[in-house]
Amino acid sequence: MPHLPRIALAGVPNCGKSALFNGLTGSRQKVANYAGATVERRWGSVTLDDGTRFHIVDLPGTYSLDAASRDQEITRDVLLGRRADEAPPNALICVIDATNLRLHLRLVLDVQRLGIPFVVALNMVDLAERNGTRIDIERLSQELGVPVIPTVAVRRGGLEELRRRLPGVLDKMARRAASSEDYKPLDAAGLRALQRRAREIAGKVVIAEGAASRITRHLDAVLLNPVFGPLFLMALVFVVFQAVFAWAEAPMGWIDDGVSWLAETVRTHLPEGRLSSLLADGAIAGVGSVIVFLPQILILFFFILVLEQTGYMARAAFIMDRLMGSVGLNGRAFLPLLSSFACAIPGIMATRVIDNPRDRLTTILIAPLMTCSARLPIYTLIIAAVIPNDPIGWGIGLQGIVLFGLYLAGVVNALVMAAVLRLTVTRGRAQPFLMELPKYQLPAVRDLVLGLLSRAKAFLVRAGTTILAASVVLWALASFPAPPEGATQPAIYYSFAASIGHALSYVFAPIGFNWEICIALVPGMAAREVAVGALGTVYALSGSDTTVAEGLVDTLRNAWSMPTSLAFLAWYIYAPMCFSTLAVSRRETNSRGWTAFQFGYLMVLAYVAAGATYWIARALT
Ligand SMILES: Nc1nc2c(ncn2[C@@H]2O[C@H](COP(=O)(O)OP(=O)(O)OP(=O)(O)O)[C@@H](O)[C@H]2O)c(=O)[nH]1
Ligand SMILES: [Mg+2]
Repeated sequence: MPHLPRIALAGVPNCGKSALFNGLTGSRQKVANYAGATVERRWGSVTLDDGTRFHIVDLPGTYSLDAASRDQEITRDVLLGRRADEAPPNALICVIDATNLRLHLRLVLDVQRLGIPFVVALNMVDLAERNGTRIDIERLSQELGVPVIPTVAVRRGGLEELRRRLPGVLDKMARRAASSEDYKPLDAAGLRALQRRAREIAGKVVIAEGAASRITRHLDAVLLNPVFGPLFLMALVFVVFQAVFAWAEAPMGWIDDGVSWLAETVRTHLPEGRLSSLLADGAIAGVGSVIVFLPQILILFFFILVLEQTGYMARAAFIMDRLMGSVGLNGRAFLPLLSSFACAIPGIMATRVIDNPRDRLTTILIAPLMTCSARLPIYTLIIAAVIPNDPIGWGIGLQGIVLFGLYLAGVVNALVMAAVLRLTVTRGRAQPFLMELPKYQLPAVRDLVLGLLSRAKAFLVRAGTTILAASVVLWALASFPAPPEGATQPAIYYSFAASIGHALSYVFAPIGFNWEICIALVPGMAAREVAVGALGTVYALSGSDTTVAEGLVDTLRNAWSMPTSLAFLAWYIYAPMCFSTLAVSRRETNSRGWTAFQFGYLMVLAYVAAGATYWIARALT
């Protein structure tokens, strides 16, 4: 890395830097229609047609070079060469949004003071054109004294031209006059002068200003309406959960059939014995019981990606701001918390957009309460087993309502917990919310497909590695030692796994967990959905040969009482997080103490909630 020239992408949040980075390097960094999608720098490399190679770095967006939040600090430090391990970039590509020239030019003018050679990528020219905005690119280039290349980053438009211009910029780097040492933050008068100049340039180069973003204005009048807005948001979320069940039903059935067929084939074609059991009861039952949830996960992500791309997510943050403020959370916490629905890890990383350290810590601490997608298999498994699939009218199903309720429980818990934390350990006042609302966009099909493919891949890789390994280890623990002569129970009752499960039962029996659940909790710490795989293996080994074919759902329906099932659900609302989340919390809080606190409070809440659920349900049934 050290010998190649380095080019950084600089620009205001949401101007399309990551889209441009992906286009130039062929990578797949997160592209989303809200400010703060990128919170880390990312490297890639580019080879030009003449063979010149250089490194390119995607940075978080920033409004100015004296930024306050963690993500923007990264950008500032990289551009100013303040990172000890890394010299400042040799050249820059300044990305600006053609539909919002004035705001974006201000940063360009500020960056110009760094003395680093740069080109300007005038991005989103497609949108500007659609709005009827016309820009004199020649003139803009003259005013700034640098090449300006119109681009449409999401469709790779203008990237060839950009690549052609880069050698020229890299040539200049040798003749660099100023050094970033000379860069001084602007005082108020300097800032005003910069703004004036940005306005002046914009005035000269914008030939025709279209009735810009008329659609955005009309839509926002409805979607941000104080009454209709929140109602629409609730309805939307409700529809998503109904869809997760309704649309996934058929494909889940196919995967389930495929898994059962595979297990049967192994059983009939291999001689009965250890190998057949390892494959059918260990690997296939374990991995199979998790991958049937792929359709549901993809449907959930489909909605999340569409909402992110259209720009609605940022509106959701805006609508939720009042509620968030009332529990002492920063409005900026909304998007990190929302990402935690996918997984707490990117969620916790996304808290970098929050500049107040206490606001940020509070958000990190509660992020695991948001229902991550790894919990979806657990929820739907238990719901399918114990909640009748009765339609309650208008095509709304009871199972979808319960799932919605579980997600809601996660959110309510997070808000309550935030309020408690703000009054105690992270006391302080939350800062007001400032976020630019992006314009509405139709989602790019290509991005949606790629986004879903990468989710599917990540899920299947996990199933093929962590879950497969856990299933095999568990199979071994559950198959040895062999049962004694004249044993009357299935072999698993005499195994190591049973001993471990029974030992843990001392702790968990009071909250209604049987020993099979206790076994599943342990690998469930590696990744939550592994608990489902573990149950698959345990029940495959303890039942008759037909268990897998019948499906785990039917097995659980017969084996678990209603109070136990509900207690298990309650446990996973709080579910002490998986190890990878703990590792990220440790890194982002930079504190073992806070990580331990987070783990501890979730553990205690999970135990208490599961226990309360169990005893209340027992009293009622
Ligand atoms: N129509 C159109 N949309 C674009 C273009 N470039 C990017 N977008 C969209 O603009 C949004 C923001 O793009 P990103 O690449 O995530 O922007 P970013 O500058 O990396 O944003 P941060 O990481 O938040 O600073 C996404 O919804 C993209 O699909 C473009 O040239 N035309
Ligand atoms: Mg980005």
